Amino acid sequence: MMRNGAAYLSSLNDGRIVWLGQQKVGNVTSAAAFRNAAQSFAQLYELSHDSASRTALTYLDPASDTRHALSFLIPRSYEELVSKRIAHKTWAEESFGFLGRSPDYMASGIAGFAARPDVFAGGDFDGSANVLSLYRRTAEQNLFVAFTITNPKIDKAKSLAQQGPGNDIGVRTVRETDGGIVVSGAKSIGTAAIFADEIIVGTIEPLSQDDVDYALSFTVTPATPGVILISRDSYEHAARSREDNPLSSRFDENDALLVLDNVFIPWERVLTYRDIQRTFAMWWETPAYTNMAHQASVRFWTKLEFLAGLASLVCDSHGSAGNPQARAQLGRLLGYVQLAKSTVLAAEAGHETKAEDDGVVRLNREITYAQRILAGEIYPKFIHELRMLCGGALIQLPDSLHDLDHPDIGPMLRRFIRSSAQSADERIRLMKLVWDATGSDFASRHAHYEQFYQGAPHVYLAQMTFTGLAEKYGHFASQALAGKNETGGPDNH
Ligand SMILES: Cc1cc2nc3c(=O)[nH]c(=O)nc-3n(C[C@H](O)[C@H](O)[C@H](O)COP(=O)(O)OP(=O)(O)OC[C@H]3O[C@@H](n4cnc5c(N)ncnc54)[C@H](O)[C@@H]3O)c2cc1C
Repeated sequence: MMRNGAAYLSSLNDGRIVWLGQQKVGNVTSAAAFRNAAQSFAQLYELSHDSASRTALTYLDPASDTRHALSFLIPRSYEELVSKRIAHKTWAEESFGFLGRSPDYMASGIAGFAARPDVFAGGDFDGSANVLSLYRRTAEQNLFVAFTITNPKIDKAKSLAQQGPGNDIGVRTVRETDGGIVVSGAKSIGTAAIFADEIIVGTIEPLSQDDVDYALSFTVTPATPGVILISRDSYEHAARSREDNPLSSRFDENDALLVLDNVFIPWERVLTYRDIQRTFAMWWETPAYTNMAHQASVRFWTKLEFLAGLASLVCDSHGSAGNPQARAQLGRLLGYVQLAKSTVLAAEAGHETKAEDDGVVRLNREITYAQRILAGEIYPKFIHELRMLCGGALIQLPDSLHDLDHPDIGPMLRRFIRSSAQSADERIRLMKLVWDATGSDFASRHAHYEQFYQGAPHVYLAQMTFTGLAEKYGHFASQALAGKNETGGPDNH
């Protein structure tokens, strides 16, 4: 039986240590800074029990004869990729694309690990059985897993090992015991980690040869002694009301610094150990990265659909739907949505199989990498265009929607903040929603998220050059130099 939203919420009250400012938060499900976001995640679990969405979100696992979330399915056909996409989309629509790290993100990654347990074997430490056990545990219990795979560094120009005395802040083993390892250090940034059942701790960047002490991956539960999560500013906390801050009041998924202070990790939870090659390969040789990108690209497409919908509502509100300039701006946004959608459909249609994957299908790697680039480039443009459509209406808003009820200023607001199509109440609601999506602290964090959530731009842009495409296109272009044309261009097959 898959767990429901209530069971998820009660599992969060487990004694985990979360700091917000100088306050230690007892229970994230009741804290004013986090409770609505926890409810939003719970609602996703609830949907799997809803007869209308159950089929879109789950599949019958033949091995256990129970239903699992589709995000855990290891796809073996194009049709299964499509069913996973529909599940991602169903969840993404619940938050209009603003919960970047809904549980299906890392579930897909774990399915990617489990598709290739051999990648975790072969060195001095064999993590293959542990990764399969992680997969079974998380799929059977439908667990929410976050990940922290970025190493904070005092000096970015140096490797972790070269940071120098007192600057040794990367996660490393401080002691080995018969039963496991004791680790200390920090990882940034743990999006949704405070809402997760488990956190994967690892490293996605290529480590230097001297970084073997930092080359390890494991999972840990937030309530494990020594695990500390330090939250950033909470936008949910700052939200005045659901009406005034319709998105940030509900979908602030949080980002936290993960600190591990002498935390015991049993061997069964260790995935790679003192192994630079495998610690890196688990993200890149397995389908984990492309699987996670599937969720991310579907979510991004959904978010643009929502933002384009806002643009359309703004045009209606302004009475500018017939204005040629406004139509051109709206048309550009609608075109961007189709670009975002097409990367998803094309990556599925161009899926790949590898001999070593034993029948598992992966999204097309080149298109998946291109999607990451496209998203980083068009998101700021999209937000800019939407704000340009709004003009000053986005700023000329009262402190709160409730000000409309005030005997002195309410009548003035009703008179002066309205349009031919909308009452003041409707217009203020719409513009506050647009501001929350495009101009608030929450929106600004989202703009940053879309740039950095899967690495910095200099990393994912360069990543495209490792696909072999540059050489392929170079060969094509060199034919002009040689004065000949081979039959069949680089992609003409
Ligand atoms: C909102 C948000 C949520 C995130 N969630 C998670 C999460 O859940 N889990 C997780 O593990 N990580 C997460 N991240 C972290 C993310 O993975 C890192 O921020 C990302 O990998 C970039 O690393 P960095 O911050 O060290 O940037 P850097 O690598 O330092 O890059 C920052 C900038 O420095 C410059 N720069 C640095 N080095 C070079 C170079 N060699 N060449 C050219 N320019 C360079 C560039 O201008 C670059 O854009 C999140 C980030 C954000 C913003």
